Amino acid sequence: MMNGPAERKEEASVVPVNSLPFDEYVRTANFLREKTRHRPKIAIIAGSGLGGLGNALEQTDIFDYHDIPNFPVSTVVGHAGRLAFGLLGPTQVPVVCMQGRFHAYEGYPQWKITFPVRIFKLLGVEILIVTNAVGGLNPEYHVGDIMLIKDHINFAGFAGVSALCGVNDERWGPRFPPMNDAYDKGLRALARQTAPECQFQDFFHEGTYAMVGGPMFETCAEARMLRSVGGDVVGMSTVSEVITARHCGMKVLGFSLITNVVIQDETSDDTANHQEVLQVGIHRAKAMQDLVSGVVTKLGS
Ligand SMILES: O=P(O)(O)O[C@@H]1C[C@H](O)[C@@H](CO)O1
Ligand code: HPA
Repeated sequence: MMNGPAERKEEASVVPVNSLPFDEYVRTANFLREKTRHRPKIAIIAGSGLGGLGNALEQTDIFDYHDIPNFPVSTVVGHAGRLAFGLLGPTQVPVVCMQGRFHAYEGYPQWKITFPVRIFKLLGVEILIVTNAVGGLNPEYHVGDIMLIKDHINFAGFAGVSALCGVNDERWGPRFPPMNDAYDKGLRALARQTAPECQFQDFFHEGTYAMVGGPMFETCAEARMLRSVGGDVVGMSTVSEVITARHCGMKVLGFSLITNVVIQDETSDDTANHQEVLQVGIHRAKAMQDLVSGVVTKLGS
């Protein structure tokens, strides 16, 4: 016998959820809350080579990802795999900083990549600041420049890969969250105001992050395509974290460090490599740190 609409809805609800039960998130959040004195409203995710941000914190409580219940572990060079709670900047604003993130190419499912974001939500975080290393597609961008993320293109999402796939738990957020306002206008204005104060106006841009799965860098034809559809930079992370944060009502601010210029011409003898990404990250870590710290200071005052 054919099922009516009600039965069909019930059938859908037995599709396994690609996630842990809500109570397991609560268990992880309680573990951290009991062990740190800090109650941050701002979380920072540090990208490849940018984890030094966490070392700038004072009065830190630091957790190895290995030691946090349910937390994935970092497998990529340049991602230390530590969660640092502490105070940032001259006004000592409490923040929590992920020194290393998780990527789909490491073999992690979307719910694991984004697990920490929901933990931040349970801990009371209201603003997520994401940073990442990227290849520059826009010809006006140079190695070492910083791009304020205005928008993203979620190629994985087009293919049906999303942290929000599966049965939606309304305790996190709505089934169909909007994404046209993913990167908060007010926070972006604050970042634009902060950049010249840090003397960054000459290498500061605002643009669109195109997300691909990696781990291979792009072919020239892929790079030209990404540019032609509006990508200013390309990276292999961030978007799932942002979507998850927006789903549960957090505001988001994002910065990309251009670590290499993406090769778009097959006659070039250059190649992209992760060592270069890390080296530029280390070289420009202070700039990214000053910018994030400047914005956090404004937010905390
Ligand atoms: O974690 P992010 O997005 O900063 O790392 C980028 C993308 C790849 O993981 C890696 C390539 O070098 O850097
Ligand atoms: N492509 C994708 N991700 C990246 C790149 C790149 O050129 N550089 C740093 N992360």
